[in-house]
Amino acid sequence: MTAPAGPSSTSSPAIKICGLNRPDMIRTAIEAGATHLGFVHFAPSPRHVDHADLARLADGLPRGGPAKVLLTVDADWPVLDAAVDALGPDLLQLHGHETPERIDAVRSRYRLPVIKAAGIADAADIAALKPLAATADLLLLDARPPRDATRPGGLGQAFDWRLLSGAEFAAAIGQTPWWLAGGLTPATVADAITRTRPQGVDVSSGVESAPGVKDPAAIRAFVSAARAAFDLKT
Ligand SMILES: O=C(O)c1ccccc1NCC(=O)[C@H](O)[C@H](O)COP(=O)(O)O
Repeated sequence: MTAPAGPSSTSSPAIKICGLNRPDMIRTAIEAGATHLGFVHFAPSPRHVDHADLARLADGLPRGGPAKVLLTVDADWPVLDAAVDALGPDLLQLHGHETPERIDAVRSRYRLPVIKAAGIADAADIAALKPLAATADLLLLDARPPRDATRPGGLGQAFDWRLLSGAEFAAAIGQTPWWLAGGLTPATVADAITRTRPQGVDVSSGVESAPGVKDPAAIRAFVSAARAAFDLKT
């Protein structure tokens, strides 16, 4: 699947700040040079943004700025329809147990590129990427959440990046672009990029002072470190 160039492009280095829920933090992320802004629409999350706030936050965004990513978890059509309508996203991030068939259906319904998040803890998770990589426009590789987790992401947990260096990973991912997530911080993101060579990085907890509360200094430090590691002009 090849997405068009522009805000929904999946081909240039990406730095996504996820779990944004306040205009001032959005401004900080944009000024720092983030390429993607993530909005979580999942009620159990401390970063949940409801329909009214999705619309308000979208209204305040500059034209031609970073891409808006709507994150949902196993959402049904009415929930997705309302959230897409409120935010007007450029990309959709599916962070639950969505199947390849569901990914296709979501892409067709909204005519938007689909990012599929996949939890990684061991080699079996790498093998399981193949059908998702064959369908999604982009994969977001995150730590597999513990069984008793109350949400499937935004947990600040890293996984073993060595799983991304073998032939098994290359075979499973094919040509599909992928972003690295899971426990990244301003201190680790450059090393993560150098070691794993993703097309993008994604952070939430690592730029927060408490769950759901973004830290502007940490956002700036994260984006600056990631831009330098990707060799993006400042
Ligand atoms: O942020 C949440 O609360 C959340 C809830 C449900 C599904 C996904 C969620 N967040 C995903 C992300 O913020 C990131 O895409 C990714 O998981 C990295 O998060 P972190 O390890 O906290 O940096």
